[in-house]
Amino acid sequence: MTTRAPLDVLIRRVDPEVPLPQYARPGDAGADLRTTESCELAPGERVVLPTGVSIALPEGYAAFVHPRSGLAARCGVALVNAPGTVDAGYRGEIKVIVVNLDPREAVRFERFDRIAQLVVQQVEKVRFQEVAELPASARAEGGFGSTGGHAAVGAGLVESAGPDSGPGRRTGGNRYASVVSDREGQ
Ligand SMILES: O=c1ccn([C@H]2C[C@H](O)[C@@H](COP(=O)(O)OP(=O)(O)OP(=O)(O)O)O2)c(=O)[nH]1
Repeated sequence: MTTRAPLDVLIRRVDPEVPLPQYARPGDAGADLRTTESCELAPGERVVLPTGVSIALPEGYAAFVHPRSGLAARCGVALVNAPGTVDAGYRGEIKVIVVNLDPREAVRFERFDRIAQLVVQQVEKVRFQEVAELPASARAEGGFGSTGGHAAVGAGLVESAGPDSGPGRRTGGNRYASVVSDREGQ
């Protein structure tokens, strides 16, 4: 078996005291990211936490901010945008958008607690070639539970009726409001 040499990635400490991201064990895909700020999250609360580092990835790579399963299983901590995407051109501090999904318990992070893991991967840049018809495939248009087990998922997408509802409109909860803000660049 051949082992590839690790990729060199330039890193800058925004917080001079933060330990650099590290792979906990040989063979790990993700290097742990730490928060440089302590915080307490009530059930359902979310926060954007700084990690104290910024990186410069080579072109053709991206880094993905993934949750830590231990925190998820023990405390119900998730990442709102999992996996967060760090673009090759991004030079700002890497941030982690953490949410406490536990219905009852608050969760507390201390400075330098490990809150997420960073997975660096090669990514393709594609050229979209428009066609009138796509080539046939075994799956065709089947999705959203078409292989069984989640038959209701498709029907559940349209949740509520209201002034903005109608054929093809997805409404309900705050999903609609969020999409509007995103479209308007807010
Ligand atoms: O969990 C994350 C996700 C993103 N980023 C940084 C790196 C990334 O390159 C930049 C923009 O992220 P993204 O493209 O996901 O955000 P957007 O909402 O689409 O913003 P933009 O319009 O700046 O692309 O924010 C993080 O620090 N942490």
